[in-house]
Formats: sequence, C-alpha cells, structure tokens
Amino acid sequence: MTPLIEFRGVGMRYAPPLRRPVTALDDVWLDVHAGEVLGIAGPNGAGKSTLISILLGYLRPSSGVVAIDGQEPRTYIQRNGIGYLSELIDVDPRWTVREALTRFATLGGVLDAQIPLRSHQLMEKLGLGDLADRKFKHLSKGNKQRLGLAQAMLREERVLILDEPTHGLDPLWLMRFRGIVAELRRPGRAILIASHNLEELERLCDRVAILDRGRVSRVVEVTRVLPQTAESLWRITVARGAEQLAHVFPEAEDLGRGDWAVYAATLDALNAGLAALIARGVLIAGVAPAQSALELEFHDAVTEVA
Ligand SMILES: Nc1ncnc2c1ncn2[C@@H]1O[C@H](COP(=O)(O)OP(=O)(O)OP(=O)(O)O)[C@@H](O)[C@H]1O
Repeated sequence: MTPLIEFRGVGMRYAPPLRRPVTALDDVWLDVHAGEVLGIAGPNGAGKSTLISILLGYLRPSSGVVAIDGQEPRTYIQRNGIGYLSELIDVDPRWTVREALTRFATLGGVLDAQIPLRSHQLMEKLGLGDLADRKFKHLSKGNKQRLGLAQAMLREERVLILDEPTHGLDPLWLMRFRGIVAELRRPGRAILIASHNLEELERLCDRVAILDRGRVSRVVEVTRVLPQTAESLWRITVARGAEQLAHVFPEAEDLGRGDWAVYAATLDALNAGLAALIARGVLIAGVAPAQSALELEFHDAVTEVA
C-alpha cells in the first residue's frame, strides 16, 4: 500500500546570515499510511518543527523528497487542504470564537451554507458553546487550544497535523482529547501528532518516530503490552504494610507517597512477588511500569548531548 505521506531521504540545512549553518534534518525516511496515527517525539531542537514546516509546504527541503498522496506538499495542500493545529494559535484578539471559526471555515473553503452548523457542532464538541461570543483576547490558554482544535477539524481533510495538541489542556480535556482523536481516526486519513508528552503519544498513536538531532533515531510500534525486558523496573503503590517490602523485594526503593520502585526480571517474577506481599498482609493499591515502554525507547534512542 502506498503511504499517504512520504519522507524520502529528507535533509534540511538552515544557513542564517553571519551564523554557522545548522543541519535540522538529516536523511529522514518516514512513511505515514492512511488510517494511521503517527507520533513525532524528540528533544528540543531535534527537528520536529522543521519536519512539520516542510510537510506544510512552508519550507522546501535542502535535499530529498516529501510527498503527500504522491504530490509535492504545496500542490497537495492547494488542491485538497490539510488540517493543522499549530503549537499556539494566534488570531485577531478582537475576534470572537464564533467569528474566528467562521473566518477559518471560509478560508478553508467550507461552503457558506454549511458554516453555521459546522461551527456550532465543533463549538459544542470542544466545550466552546458558552464562549461563542467571547473575544479571543479573553480566552484562557486551554480555551485557545480548543479553538485551535476546532479550526483544525473544520473540514474532513485526509491529512491532519497536530503540533503539541494537548498544550494548556486541563486534565478533564486531556482525557476528552483522547476520545476526540479516536473519533478523528478514519481508514483514509493520516494523523500526525508532534508532542513532548510521551504518555500522550503512547495512548494516541500507532507508531512514534523518535527524532534525535535531525535523524529518525527509531520508529516505535506502540502496543499496550507491558515491557518484557530482562530487568524491568515497576512502581507499586502500597496502602498498608510497606515494612514487608524488603522481605520480598530486597532492593525496593521508597519513592514517597506510598510508591515503591521494585525490580522484577519477568512478569511471572513480578506476580510471584506481589502474591508473596499479599500473603504477608500487604495491601497493594496499584502496579505500573516505572517507565512506559515508549519512555524506555526514548531514553535509549536519544543520545545525551554533553
Ligand atoms: N529559521 C532557523 N534558522 C536557523 N536555525 C534554525 C531555524 N529553525 C530551526 N533552527 C535550528 O534547527 C534545529 C531544529 O529545530 P526545530 O525547531 O525543528 O526543532 P524542534 O524539535 O521542533 O525543537 P523544540 O522541541 O524545541 O520545538 C535546531 O538546532 C534549531 O536551532
């Protein structure tokens, strides 16, 4: 199956006047298929924004080829449009939420007759209904982010790019956002999410590309299967009987607030240890990997810069 988005040996070198050139992307190969949600992670300066700018047609790569549905990004976007949530949405501070959405819809080519209903639906979905007449300058950061999401969803584009989409969202909207992304999934659509929040990416994406200093260091298939490494670190939360821990897990480390870090080589060993603790009267309130599988991959993939 041909990917909907293709990066083929893409390089990007900035050459700012009077400053040393910077290689922001170096030989990037990446495919995103229709129906897929792909995460982009990487430390500061890894090249995430540059990659997105190239995909949006704002920048032309210095080398290699980027194609959306087999076309050069600008050509594809002129013909089909693209859903895009920028890291920080910025509009005329005097516009109300309704005005902003209407203008975005007009610019995006939504038919005039469909704009009121479409705007209304999205304002309701994103909890902006009561804020429809509030000016942009009076919106909180989270409200602005939800307005940004609404504008990115105005049209049923096949490509959706979300740059730090959960920035500023409160815990309630963070949870709702997962449902929104699930709803946005379509067999014919590719969704790209750039974020520093690995936990979010792990929940939302099928695969996560980890960028490090301009290169795709690795692409991680995200599964909800717990890591089965030779030696795994687990966080267990103990409601009662913590003094028993050292008998079963001699290297248990107190993380505070009832949380303990314990090593167990396998899931079987972990379960045997938990059973032994329960037999000793320990009341366990929670068990989770101390680091998620994606966090472990991220730390392995990203080399520390001295
Ligand atoms: N316009 C520019 N001119 C010169 N160098 C630039 C320019 N834009 C980005 N860079 C450099 O390119 C590299 C990649 O930057 P980019 O903004 O793409 O990274 P990022 O992964 O999005 O970082 P962050 O997580 O901090 O937003 C960095 O070294 C950055 O300093």
